[in-house]
Amino acid sequence: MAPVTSLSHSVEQHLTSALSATLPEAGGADPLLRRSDRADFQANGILALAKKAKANPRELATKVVANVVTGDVIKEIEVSGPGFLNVTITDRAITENLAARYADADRLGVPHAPQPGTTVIDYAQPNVAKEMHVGHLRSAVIGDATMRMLEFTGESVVRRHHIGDWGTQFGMLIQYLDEHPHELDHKDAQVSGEEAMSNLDRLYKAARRLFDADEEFKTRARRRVVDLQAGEPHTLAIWQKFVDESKIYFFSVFEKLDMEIRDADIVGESGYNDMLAETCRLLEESGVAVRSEGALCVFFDDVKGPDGNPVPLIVQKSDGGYGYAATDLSAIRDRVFDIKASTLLYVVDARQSLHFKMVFETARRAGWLNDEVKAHQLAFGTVLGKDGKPFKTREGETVKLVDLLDEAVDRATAVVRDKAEKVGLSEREIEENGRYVGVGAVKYADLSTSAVRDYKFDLDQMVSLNGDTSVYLQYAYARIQSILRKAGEARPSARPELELAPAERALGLHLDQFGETVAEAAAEYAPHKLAAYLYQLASHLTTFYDQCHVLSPDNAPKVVENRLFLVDLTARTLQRGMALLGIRTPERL
Ligand SMILES: NC(=[NH2+])NCCC[C@H](N)C(=O)O
Repeated sequence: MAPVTSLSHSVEQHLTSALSATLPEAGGADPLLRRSDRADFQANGILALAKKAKANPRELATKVVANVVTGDVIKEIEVSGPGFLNVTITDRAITENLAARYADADRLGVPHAPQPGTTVIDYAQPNVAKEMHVGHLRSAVIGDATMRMLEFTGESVVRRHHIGDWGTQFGMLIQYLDEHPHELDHKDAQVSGEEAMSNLDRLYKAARRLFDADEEFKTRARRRVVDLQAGEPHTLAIWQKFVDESKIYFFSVFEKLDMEIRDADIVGESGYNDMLAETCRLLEESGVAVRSEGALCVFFDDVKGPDGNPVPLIVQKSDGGYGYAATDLSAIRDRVFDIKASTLLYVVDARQSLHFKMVFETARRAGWLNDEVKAHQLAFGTVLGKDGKPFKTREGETVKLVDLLDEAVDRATAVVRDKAEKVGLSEREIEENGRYVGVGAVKYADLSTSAVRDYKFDLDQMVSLNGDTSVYLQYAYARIQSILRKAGEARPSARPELELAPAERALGLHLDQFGETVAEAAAEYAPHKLAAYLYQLASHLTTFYDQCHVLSPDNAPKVVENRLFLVDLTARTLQRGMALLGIRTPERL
């Protein structure tokens, strides 16, 4: 299927050729086209061009208008104000454009990126033997949506879940389990995610208690760290038990999140262990890193501590141990030279921004990153409670992700149940929809604000039927499905010969922007731009319902068909857009 040229793009092309005909030196200049309330579009680009050419803007604009070809796409164009151009599109062009999108059932006319590459996206990276918290939720949700948008635009995407599965904290856990070997035995093979986490939690607390109270245990635990780093088989086997138990828990949470995470994409910190020594050698030999008080360090002119002294990135500690930075630098080598990525994307909390700034700069100095291979941190802000403070339980503990999700689903199920009788939903459908609405609400609240901003976690607001929520979008979708079911004989069918009402044009012109919006949201790693688009789409739909009846007996059959076509395309666009955000759209709600 050939990509659909958007109306705004055709208008741009018309204006650009009229501009070049009028003022050859302005050939190819951007007419700066925007949607407008006065007409369908307004072009603001003439003003700057006139200034540059020392011409009167209104006169220039008038000449350009005379050179614009009207008819098929542009119905009317006129000069307004100091030299703006107001453009009105023909109704036929709108309907024909939408019909072309409708015919492209899978992509709805969304173009492929002009130069797709390979992106490694690092997201959903919880830590072994630890509870997942709302920060991990953000990385998973934002990463999943970004990954889906990128794939849809034709990028090849490699997923990496860089889980925290290595480090000194494992010494104590492994030592404890070695001394209490049956504490992770599962009598029956199946363990739920919840049980797995509570097993890990119990072991962690017990090991901690011993570690703090018993000096000899502490010494044994420290020796374990050395054994682990040396890859001693018995130690590794115990370590593996913690990883496996944690994965049971992680996968149960991802399933609750209605998110597909593949085991093969989980390459934790331990996965780069073999590369650490070589990474350090390369950095030291090239002079990128230097020895300072025994540690291998990289220094930066602009990174200083409160005392004014430089704060280095420590690649290897003076005791020979490697840390988070060495692992991330090794992962960069792997992603650049083995996976052959053109972009490395990290969906990680903004509190780690300094770490990534230093790691990326180090990799650039080493020549691993450059103009062809770029790295970017998609940093996200903190999740706040209703009170605007970092999200904590009343007891001051970090809130467990699972509890939040369960509560969201409970509330959503109540909302769904309220209307269930009218819609005729079975108990099974109520539960399924409750899950999709609840999880969708949590995801959408996260995705609808720009990632860098902190956001308030407010369940009441999230499942509200009015306002910028996923439930509102899901209802918009389901309502269209109900109209389509009621349509009987009438089938959606585009009727380009019909004149359109204002609300139909507004809806149609917004549908025309879907491709550009997806392309922009993907290229800028900005799912919130897609969310905002979908919310506006649902709002246009609401206005359309107010002003235009779809199945009214007063409508000529052609009008019914064309309106069914419009709402069906709207529904498909909502569904496609929501799917790109990782949110389901139930058929009946
Ligand atoms: N390549 C990376 N460092 N990815 C981010 C890992 C996030 C880390 N596991 C955490 O929970 O904070």
